[in-house]
Amino acid sequence: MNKTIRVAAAIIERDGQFLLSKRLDHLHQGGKWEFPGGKIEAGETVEQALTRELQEELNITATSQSQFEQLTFDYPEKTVELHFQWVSEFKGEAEGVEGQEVKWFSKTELLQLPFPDANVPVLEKLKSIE
Ligand SMILES: Nc1nc2c([nH]c(=O)n2[C@H]2C[C@H](O)[C@@H](COP(=O)(O)OP(=O)(O)OP(=O)(O)O)O2)c(=O)[nH]1
Ligand SMILES: [Mg+2]
Repeated sequence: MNKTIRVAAAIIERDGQFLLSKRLDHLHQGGKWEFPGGKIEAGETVEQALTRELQEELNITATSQSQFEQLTFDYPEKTVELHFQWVSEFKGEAEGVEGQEVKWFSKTELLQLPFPDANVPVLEKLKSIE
């Protein structure tokens, strides 16, 4: 049976712009843009995991987050349970701590980018709001 990993990912929005990271080439789904985040560790809540990941990957402190969408997707090599959180406030200046590209995009730009296959429903939901 496929291994399931639980992941917390952030939809970081400020003034209609969205902050994305590019997954490093050697990673699963490498070279694609992502909503920043990562694996939820044992004993962590989604919120705690996301706060930790944003600190580790972008050096920012999320100060406000709420549930946006949850989904499960089967990749050939693993199953991911994705928890997308809407982050409307954070402290600090975002930088790619792990050497990844980090960039702000308008929603129109974002919707043209390559994302991991699992992201289709969350992108559809994003498209339908506002
Ligand atoms: N962060 C993030 N991961 C996503 C998205 N869509 C998607 O399918 N994923 C998948 C790719 C990976 O298989 C998994 C995230 O795991 P990861 O390996 O990047 O986790 P991590 O940041 O904790 O990194 P590490 O423990 O391997 O160092 O979720 C997304 O929008 N954002
Ligand atoms: Mg990550």
